[in-house]
Amino acid sequence: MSAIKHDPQTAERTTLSGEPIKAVYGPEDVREHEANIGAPGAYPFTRGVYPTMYRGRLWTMRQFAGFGTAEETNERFRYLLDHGQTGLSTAFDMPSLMGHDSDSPRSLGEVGREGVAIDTVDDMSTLFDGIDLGDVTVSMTINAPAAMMMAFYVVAAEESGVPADKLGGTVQADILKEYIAQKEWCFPVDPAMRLLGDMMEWCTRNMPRWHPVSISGYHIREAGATAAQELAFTLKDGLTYVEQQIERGIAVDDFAPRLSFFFNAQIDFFEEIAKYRAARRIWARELRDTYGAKNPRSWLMRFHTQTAGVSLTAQQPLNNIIRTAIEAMAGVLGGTQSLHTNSYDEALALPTEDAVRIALRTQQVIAHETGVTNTVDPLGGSYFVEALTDKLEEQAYAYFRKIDELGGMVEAVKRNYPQREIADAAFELQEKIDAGDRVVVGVNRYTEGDDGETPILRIDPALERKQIGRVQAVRARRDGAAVERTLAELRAAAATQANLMPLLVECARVHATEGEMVDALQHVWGAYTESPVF
Ligand SMILES: C[C@H](C(=O)O)C(=O)SCCNC(=O)CCNC(=O)[C@H](O)C(C)(C)COP(=O)(O)OP(=O)(O)OC[C@H]1O[C@@H](n2cnc3c(N)ncnc32)[C@H](O)[C@@H]1OP(=O)(O)O
Repeated sequence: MSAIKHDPQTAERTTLSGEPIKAVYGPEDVREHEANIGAPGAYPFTRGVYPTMYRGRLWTMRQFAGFGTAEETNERFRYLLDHGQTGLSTAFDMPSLMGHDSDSPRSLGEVGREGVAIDTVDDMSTLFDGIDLGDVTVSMTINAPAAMMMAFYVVAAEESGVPADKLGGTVQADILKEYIAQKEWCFPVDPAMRLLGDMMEWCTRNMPRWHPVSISGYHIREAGATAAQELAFTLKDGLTYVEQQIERGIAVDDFAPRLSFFFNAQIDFFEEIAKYRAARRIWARELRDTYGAKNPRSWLMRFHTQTAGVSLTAQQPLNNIIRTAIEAMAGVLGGTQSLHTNSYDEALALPTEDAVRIALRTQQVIAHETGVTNTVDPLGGSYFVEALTDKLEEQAYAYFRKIDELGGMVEAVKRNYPQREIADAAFELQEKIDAGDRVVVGVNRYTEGDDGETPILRIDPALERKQIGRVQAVRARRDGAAVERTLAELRAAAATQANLMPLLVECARVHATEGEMVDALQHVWGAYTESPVF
């Protein structure tokens, strides 16, 4: 259907999030200009976290990758490093994300399908075989069972000769956004928050180069949030983690410099850039003025960006290369520290090697050909960008007030407040698309013609059987009594206030599986059941 309701001359001008846009912006639209903007690398960091930004060091090119068993993913990692990627990012399969072993009946048909299957420390060692973990920074996208995966990572690295204090990287571990948006959970909210708190505290004490949480707006936005909602809910989640660590008696300047963020890059170019700038400013102000951080590194909001999966279309998939390039450019002009560019075939399947290479090349073209890295924050001072930044900041604070009235973010999540706000926003946007008021090229406009057959990556079902064989072989050769004993200790500790990380590391060392550790904790804490909202 080629709905032609959209007339460029008369259409309502709004951002993707529905905010009205004026024809022209000028000095009158920008309040308290100087103090709010400042200089790059200086409070309030609106213009970026480093004085030299990409003149000093380019962002990390970090493609999210994983499928099949650890062996196939290790091969993909090496392929990406060979083609100029500068960091690693691990995608786990659905059973691993949900805390189920590959040989659980609940995993049937899902093993290695959307990411790599990791059941034990042995898989983790294979995943990074031949890669120096003291040299490359690694991201792991895992949330509910993040502490278990961290334990595998620490033990696997140690066995390869790299101690925990030399490891650099990030584990996502942002559990609040799971209840808000992504819905991959193992435990009820309160014990899940405690497990995250244990891991963050343990990492602060033992892994000075590690980011123990990647506070993520990405999935909130993918679920249909507006830019303001992504900004507000993400930062409020982050502030909730800050309060939790302070309540545990950790000094804010001991952990805040290693807090990390992750945002979406949607297709509305200027709105996204403004979002990143507003995020930095709010974070700096809150950390300095509300939470009393003294170290300027605690004020810095550093973030990873991924282009919007939800903006990709199955129709005319080659158009996705263009969308991704524009979104990536927004991330770069917004001052990102690390970037993933989606592959054009991802509305259809996990990406092929060729599609991933084009996605990586997109970053390399932006970095080396376009000239946008030659000067720091080239859009700083644009009346339009500054006005949008102010507006998003105001909207975020309005959400903060509402969440505070509800008793804080944990309480708001339990009452489904952010979930409902996002669902409403998603519905409104979809209505506009269905009515043709928002144009999606190739979907509701310019639908003529197609791109021909798109080659897609097919996951061999034999890989599931291979992985089941791997985990069962580990169970057969390990010291079963040691596993039983360690899991019993974990169960006992879960009922106390003790930090669970040392025991999880011990479980990893004796080759307990991820599912066994999750089961042990669920035995004490129970599982989570959502009360859905519409
Ligand atoms: C959607 C999907 C799903 O769910 O399915 C997902 O979630 S995928 C989710 C995938 N997630 C991710 O990939 C998360 C990635 N996150 C990260 O990489 C991190 O958390 C990050 C955002 C903080 C970026 O860390 P990074 O190491 O790559 O980059 P940094 O900017 O920290 O740079 C590395 C070092 O160089 C220094 N450095 C960098 N630039 C400069 C400069 N211009 N001048 C001086 N120093 C500089 C930094 O201070 C740092 O040092 P020093 O180290 O000494 O401080």
